[in-house]
Amino acid sequence: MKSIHETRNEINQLDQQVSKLLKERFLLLDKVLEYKILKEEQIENLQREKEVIENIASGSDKYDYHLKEIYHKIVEQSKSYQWHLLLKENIYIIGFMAVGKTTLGKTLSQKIQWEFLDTDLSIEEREQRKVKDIFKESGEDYFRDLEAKVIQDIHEDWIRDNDKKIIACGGGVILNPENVRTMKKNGVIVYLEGDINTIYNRISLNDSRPLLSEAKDLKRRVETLLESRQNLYREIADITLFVGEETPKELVGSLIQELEHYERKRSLSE
Ligand SMILES: Nc1ncnc2c1ncn2[C@@H]1O[C@H](COP(=O)(O)OP(=O)(O)OP(=O)(O)O)[C@@H](O)[C@H]1O
Ligand SMILES: O=C(O)C1=C[C@@H](O)[C@@H](O)[C@H](O)C1
Ligand SMILES: [Mg+2]
Repeated sequence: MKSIHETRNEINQLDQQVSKLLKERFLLLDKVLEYKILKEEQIENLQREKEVIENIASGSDKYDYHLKEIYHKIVEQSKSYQWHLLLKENIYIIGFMAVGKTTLGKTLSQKIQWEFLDTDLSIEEREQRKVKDIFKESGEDYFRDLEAKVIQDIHEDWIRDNDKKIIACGGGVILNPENVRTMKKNGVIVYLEGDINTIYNRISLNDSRPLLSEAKDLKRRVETLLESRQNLYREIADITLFVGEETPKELVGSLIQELEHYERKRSLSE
């Protein structure tokens, strides 16, 4: 009988072969992506995914369940790899308070497996206090300086490591032109546009927003603030996504389609 040492050596050798083959498989994806860009096909192709998994496991032996699980992961990573190749910059999600930036950003991050950062949460972590308390105790200017610092840090990560993230921005990030210039240098800007009723309904779920907390007529205050910012959001957006009845998953589907279209156009014009 083989010793455990010999058996483990054999496993190690097989793992070397598997990882070499997987690398070769990834290399072929560069060609697949070239084809998809040319033919304007989307990276995700559910029919092809089904075929790949059926090809590898017919369901007739005791390893099939495990092989399928492994292949689901391979397919997921194959898509993630292609999105990394195609999408070359940070993805900034901007828009009015409560329109759904954080929800969309997190859902997109799960789908394409990129790191997610929320500028408001990042500030709260640094300060160890809530945005509402920062406004109350230190003032809006202090908060805006912290916000600009977060945008600058994202830029530095990008320069240093070519690190790509999905960033849900605070509603007022775009008020500082320096933030906008920096975001434009390293990212694609997605404006999540909602109508007043959708926004107002979502705002009503949570009353912790400092710029709204003193308002006597909340809906009027939201309307005025939205009107004063709407054009700026629209002007700086590379992609605009309208928010209505769609679930976060549906919105992510549309966003990926728009992002792929945007990057495809750019890569063909380079
Ligand atoms: N697609 C959606 N459908 C229904 N409800 C949603 C959707 N997206 C977000 N919401 C809800 O709307 C509210 C605000 O969402 P979210 O926190 O993502 O918005 P935000 O733009 O990040 O807001 P904030 O101004 O706090 O940063 C939450 O209660 C969330 O569950
Ligand atoms: O719209 C705004 O100006 C703000 C939006 C929030 O995300 C927070 O960044 C803060 O409450 C200010
Ligand atoms: Mg948010």
